[in-house]
Amino acid sequence: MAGFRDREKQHFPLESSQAVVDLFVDQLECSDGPNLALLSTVIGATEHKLTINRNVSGSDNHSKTLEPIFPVIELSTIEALYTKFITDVKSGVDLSSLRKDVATRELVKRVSDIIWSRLTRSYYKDKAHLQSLYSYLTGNKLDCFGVAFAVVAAFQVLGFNDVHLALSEDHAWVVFGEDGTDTAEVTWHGKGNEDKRGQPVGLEVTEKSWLYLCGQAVICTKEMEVAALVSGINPSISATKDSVEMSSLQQDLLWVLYDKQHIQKYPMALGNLGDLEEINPSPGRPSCKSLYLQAIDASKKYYDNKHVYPYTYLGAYLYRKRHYKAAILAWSEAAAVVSNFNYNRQDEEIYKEFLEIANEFIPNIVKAVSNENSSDPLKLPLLRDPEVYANLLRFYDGICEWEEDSSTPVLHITWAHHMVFSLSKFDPKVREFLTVASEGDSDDDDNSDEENNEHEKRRGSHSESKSGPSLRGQRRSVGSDKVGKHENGANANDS
Ligand SMILES: FC(F)(F)Cc1cc2c(N3CCN(c4nnc(C(F)(F)F)s4)CC3)ncnc2s1
Repeated sequence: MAGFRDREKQHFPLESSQAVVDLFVDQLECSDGPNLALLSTVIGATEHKLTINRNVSGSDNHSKTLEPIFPVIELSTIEALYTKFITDVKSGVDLSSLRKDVATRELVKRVSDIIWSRLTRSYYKDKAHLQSLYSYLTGNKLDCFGVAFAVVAAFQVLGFNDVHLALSEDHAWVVFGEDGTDTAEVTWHGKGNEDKRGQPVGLEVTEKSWLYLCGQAVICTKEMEVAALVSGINPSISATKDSVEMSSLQQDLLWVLYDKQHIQKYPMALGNLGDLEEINPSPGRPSCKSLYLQAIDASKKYYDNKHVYPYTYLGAYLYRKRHYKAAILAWSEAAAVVSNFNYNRQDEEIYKEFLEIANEFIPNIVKAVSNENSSDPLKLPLLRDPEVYANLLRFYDGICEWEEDSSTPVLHITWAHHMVFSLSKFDPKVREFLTVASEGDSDDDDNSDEENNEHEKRRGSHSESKSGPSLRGQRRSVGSDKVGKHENGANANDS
């Protein structure tokens, strides 16, 4: 792929958010697909100028007047970086291998090695703003998502259109080949785990770990890869300050992708848009709650309801709005989803979500309502509501089922303490109204003892339920704050 055509050049210099949106719209309407390297470099340059070194007060004379600023993005800057990327990628590949029209596993490993070899030896992997090609080309740093994205962008530059990004809720890899069903690891995951670059992801899928979603990962089209880079925008200037220009650009771009139906099969992108809409609702657009529900529907429709985060987004929102009964309902659904998996030591991100729900948010709710005398006589106080109690039991049951048959234990004494605390705050009467039905039950109520024992062992005894999520004050962007320090992450020479 040569340099830019007039179609790209005519957008520059980019002097406003709208100009960036226009570039994305034009690229998404390109017959030969959007140019990933171009868009990632532009977004990375914009993010860099709007978030890095803006924490110093008075560092730019706009901060006094509070008028929105937009950094001018020059064509020459982007062209130079783009050319550097093409040169890097092409120099590392034996051009004769480019005569094929689908990639091979060896070529995928080779391209992953090229990206890998240029990374700084050792750096703080879960820093913000390490997700774009701009970071890669100007700082030689990428987070785990960024490496996978760069590999896919590199294959586009090499003229292959079969290599696509595969995304789970905490990892990324690629699919490739004749029918796009070959898989390959191209990046690392988490802390202190040997990377498996070049290997297929087959084994982990059979291990039923959440990290690979039991074969229900999001397989991206080119346009969904653009959605992933837009989701990966991180508007944070500091732990407490965000660039309003960057977050509204991200919001505008997600609506463009939404309208073109490029995030209808991407639950996390819908959730990200919901979070942005909660903070700054767009007039005439679906509500944030509707977006969270659309994410859940997408998971049910396209991914066999195996994604946990759609419920975690919804519950986090309900918890913030103090809709505690609905939040607990949502959380019991997240637990029902995670009960499909076996816990594996690389699943710690989702473990932390459930830990926070069980040991912080639910106890907080129980404390908050324990002195509630609801003014509305028709509203059953939470601690006297058998449906809430039932959903709380379903929540814990889902987590227990997750632990069952797992290689690593989930629960420990702290969980038990919080669980007992929360359940004991409920009025004893709620237990009277509760019948714990079991899937295997016949019509007659009383099962024979051995049948009951059999049930207990099988533990298939809880009807399907609805579940939910955790509150995340700070936004997490794709991959960046998830990847722990990983010394091996950049030691390509040790490969
Ligand atoms: F590629 C990896 F390895 F980085 C995995 C991906 C993560 C992720 C994402 N995230 C991760 C989950 N995330 C959440 N933010 N809040 C969440 C909730 F707990 F409230 F649900 S989940 C933010 C955005 N958003 C879009 N796409 C992706 S692809």
